Amino acid sequence: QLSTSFYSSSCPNLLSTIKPVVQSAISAEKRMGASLLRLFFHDCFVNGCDGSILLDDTSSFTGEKNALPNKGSARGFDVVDKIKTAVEKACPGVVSCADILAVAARDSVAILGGPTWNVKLGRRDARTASQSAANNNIPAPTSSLGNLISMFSAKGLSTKDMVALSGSHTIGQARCTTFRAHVYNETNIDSSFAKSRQSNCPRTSRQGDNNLAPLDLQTPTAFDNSYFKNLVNKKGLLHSDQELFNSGSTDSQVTTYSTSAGTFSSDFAAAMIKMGDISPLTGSSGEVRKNCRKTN
Ligand code: HEM
Ligand SMILES: [Ca+2]
Ligand SMILES: [Ca+2]
Repeated sequence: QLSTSFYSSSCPNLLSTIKPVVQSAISAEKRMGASLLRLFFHDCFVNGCDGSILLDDTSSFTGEKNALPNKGSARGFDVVDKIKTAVEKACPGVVSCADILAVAARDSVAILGGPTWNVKLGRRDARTASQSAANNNIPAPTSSLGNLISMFSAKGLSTKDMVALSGSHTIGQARCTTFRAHVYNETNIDSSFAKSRQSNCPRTSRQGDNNLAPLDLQTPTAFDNSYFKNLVNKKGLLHSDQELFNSGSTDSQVTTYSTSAGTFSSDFAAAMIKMGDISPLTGSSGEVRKNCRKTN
């Protein structure tokens, strides 16, 4: 059972130890807030919020970092290491890497101007990771609305949670390979927006695959509701983004968020708390890693 006071006696300064490290990473590179938020999502969706995504591959161990949704894409591991070093100095051997991800995600959203919430803590770290679970449980950008709804439902998250959490794409960047088909081949996209995204994403595959574009064309480093305004204007970057507003069951929620930043903020915070509750290891399960990249 997770609790907001889990470390109140064992590491009373935990939150004030983490926040400045996140703050300085974001000051150095604004995108880092997005990258840290995404790490938490990619951890929680793969066998729960257990720090599994942080384990490095070795000659005898294959983890999640090279799974398709993460390879060449997931980033911020060095910042997690910096946080862990600061936390180990303050409270040696006490705080899990899984909890560090939960706090870093919360702080990132708040620092970029989004809502904040009380983070539940007490997760422990996995001794294993699963590349196949990472490949199978993290939704692809080609997903249909039905796929998205069922993949979130498989994690105990509602359609409403899914739409709110997708609002994370109000910050951060995506590679050409993830949006090429949407901007060249699809019709549910604003044509001038499609053209402008084509200009830095060659049609031919393998060319410019890693060229970046902002997920939110308006305010890519501010956590606001402009992602939903884009969707209403058919300016979603990923196929999966535009699926949320494509004459289906989630159109009305997208419209609500596009006009009410406050409703988005409170629904987003509630959904992040729910996502953070996905099958944590607690009690004496798992371990508290000394180094987030390897098991003890
Ligand atoms: C609804 C299903 C989702 C799909 C299909 C999806 C897909 C993607 C893709 C393809 C990218 C670009 C990756 C790249 O090109 O390297 C991305 C980036 C991102 N995603 Fe999602 N995502 C989803 C939900 C979420 C959720 C629930 C969160 C957080 C709670 C999230 C947070 C982010 C962030 C912040 C970025 C930018 C990362 C950066 O700039 O480093 N996404 N997502
Ligand atoms: Ca995990
Ligand atoms: Ca934004």
